Amino acid sequence: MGMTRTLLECSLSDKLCVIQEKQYEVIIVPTFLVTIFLILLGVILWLFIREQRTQQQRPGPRDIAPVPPSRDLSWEAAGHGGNVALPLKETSVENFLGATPALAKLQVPREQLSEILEQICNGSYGPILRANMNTGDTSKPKSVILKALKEPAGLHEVQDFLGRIQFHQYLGKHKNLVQLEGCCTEQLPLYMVLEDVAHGDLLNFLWTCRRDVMTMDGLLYDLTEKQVYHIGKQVLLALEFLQDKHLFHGDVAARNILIQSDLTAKLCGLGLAYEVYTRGAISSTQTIPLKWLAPERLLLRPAGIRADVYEDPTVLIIFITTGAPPYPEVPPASILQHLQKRKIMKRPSSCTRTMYGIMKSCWCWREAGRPSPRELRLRLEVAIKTADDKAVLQVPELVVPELYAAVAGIRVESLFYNYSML
Ligand SMILES: Nc1ncnc2c1ncn2[C@@H]1O[C@H](COP(=O)(O)OP(=O)(O)OP(=O)(O)O)[C@@H](O)[C@H]1O
Repeated sequence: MGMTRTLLECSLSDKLCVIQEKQYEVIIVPTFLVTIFLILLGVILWLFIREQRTQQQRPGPRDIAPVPPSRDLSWEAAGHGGNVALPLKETSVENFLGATPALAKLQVPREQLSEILEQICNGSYGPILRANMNTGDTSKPKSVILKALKEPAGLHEVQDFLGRIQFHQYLGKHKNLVQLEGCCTEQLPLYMVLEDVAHGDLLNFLWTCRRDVMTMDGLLYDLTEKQVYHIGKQVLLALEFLQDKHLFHGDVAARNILIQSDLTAKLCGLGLAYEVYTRGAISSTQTIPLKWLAPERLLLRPAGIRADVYEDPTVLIIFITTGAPPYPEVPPASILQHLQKRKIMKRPSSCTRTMYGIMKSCWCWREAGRPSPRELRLRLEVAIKTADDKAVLQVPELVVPELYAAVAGIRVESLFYNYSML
């Protein structure tokens, strides 16, 4: 106001007036511009942060869901969390590796790992390799699986990898869980050494069964209903074991069940169980395919062991159809609406009414309505007694892995298949 009045009262030759006019240009206009600039900067920063957050929350590939947290709060009471985390005081990976005495007893001398035989696949930490390990008897090297930590790795990745080895150590031995043999972690590259379950995962095994291969390396590929129950029961024993430790698996699927030549089943893919162990919940960045998830997980609600029970019969049905994708008629993205209408997987012709009855009890929408792993195992044990041990499960069509991946809503790279159509 004052400035406007001065302008009206003075003439062009009035120096004071010129000075005041310059004050207007020199002080107010730049202040105004700086304010605009700061506001714009703030808006850009806000948009950037918002985009970053959305990206973090966004599920990775299509049809893959973020996994909700677990409901099992007893993990803290069970002494989990914190314990497994190794201190991050050291600033370099080399110094850090020297500071992990907890793993000293597990060390396998590197020179014992004589020969890398093949790379099986790329796992969540890095390459998964098959190697020979010298056991003292040079004529008989032992085949082992090496899970390597991909390089270059930062301190947090190293810490997570070492924590994962300690998790295996904490779990201890169970006949139906893949076994830790040791580790090489005193220097880079880092390896987790696991027993070799030579016939690989159940999905590949089932696909091989379709090829009418009678026996291979002593393994029978003619599956009967009784054997389906037998393998299902072993998976449940592994789940009971995890439940006793206040854990759950989080990704029960044929691709995470390894098969030995005597048809012993071993649960692997313990990445989510490790998250439950360390954090009491599953991180939302870990992803698994929608068609395997229990309703509470599709709805991003906390889940527990009964979500595993929901997934277990999905394995059975994949089994009984020798490796067909679940819900073939439902697009992966529509699975939640499908389940909300209380629709479940149809009974395949090869599935008896008894087995389908068991499956239906596990696919109950409400968690509380589903059996516990132990109750389910007991039901399988009863069913085994009258199960058919003669008729061989056969589906003549061979599986095209890429087609399977599309129908199942799974990334084809995650199948790790060594199956060929030839
Ligand atoms: N001990 C083993 N013996 C034989 N094959 C194995 C073994 N461990 C893993 N594999 C093969 O590697 C694949 C991936 O294994 P797994 O899911 O354990 O690895 P990952 O990607 O490191 O997952 P996670 O971090 O959940 O453990 C399996 O499907 C199987 O084909």
